[in-house]
Amino acid sequence: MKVAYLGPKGSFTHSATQEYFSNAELVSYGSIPACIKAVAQGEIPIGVVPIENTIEGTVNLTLDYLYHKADLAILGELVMPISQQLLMKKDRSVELAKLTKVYSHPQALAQSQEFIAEYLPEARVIATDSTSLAAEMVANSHDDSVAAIGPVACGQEYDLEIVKADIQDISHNKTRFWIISNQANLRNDSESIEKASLCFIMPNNLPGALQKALTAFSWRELNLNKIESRPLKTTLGEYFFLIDIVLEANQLPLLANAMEEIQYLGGQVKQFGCYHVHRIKGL
Ligand SMILES: O=C(O)C(=O)C[C@]1(C(=O)O)C=C[C@@H](O)C=C1
Repeated sequence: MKVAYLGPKGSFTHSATQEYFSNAELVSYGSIPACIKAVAQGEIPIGVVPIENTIEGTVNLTLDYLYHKADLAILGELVMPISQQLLMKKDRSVELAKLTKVYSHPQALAQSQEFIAEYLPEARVIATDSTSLAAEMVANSHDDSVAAIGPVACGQEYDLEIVKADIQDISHNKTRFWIISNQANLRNDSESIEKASLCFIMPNNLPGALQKALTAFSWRELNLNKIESRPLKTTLGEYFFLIDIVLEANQLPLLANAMEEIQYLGGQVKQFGCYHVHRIKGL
């Protein structure tokens, strides 16, 4: 079985994919859209992508691409502790305070913004497609005054030194990853269902449209634990809504009824599916 992940090797998504799949051939893609696109186009059956972090919230690139450009099912979710490290070349001669550039994925930079403001006020902050790409760039750079922010695994993979450990803004930092597939039947049926995720849009001229849609869940006692609005990319002020629902398998008929009710109100629903949540202990 082949599984796509956001690479190169050493990224948080790489570790998440290794945790989830003990016996798969892991294939690295250079960006989140490239990873989702490969699954959507049937190049590879399964992919692993980050969807939400404790500090920085939703990974918009993932959500937007899944909503606008793909039609995939979530097979499962993995929640993993995330600890950010400041990584530099081992043989460098430059002090921390003299750093000129710091590279990382925007999520990792955002998770470490208090550290960057306090310790690296002079450094240019440069976004990369993954933390592991940032580490690789630092390892290959001839400039000693550059650093990357990323996981411990990147230090090992690219032979970099951890100059400062655990630099994220809060210690109990976690990221949710979704296991996505172009084949919904690849979900492991022996795992219990814990959550469902779906997106919907409502007609513009319906007063209280969002409240009506949410009522479809609340009167059925379906427990929403997240709602997020994102631009529909049509006109300013038009949105789609993502909701996560905590539920058990016996509530699936109620969920189907709630989605029917939204459609009856003139809304459109895009289902991502029902899935089990794996939690990696740590921090
Ligand atoms: O760049 C990486 O290492 C990733 O796997 C991406 C990603 C993310 O997009 O959220 C994954 C987990 C962390 O929250 C930081 C970065």
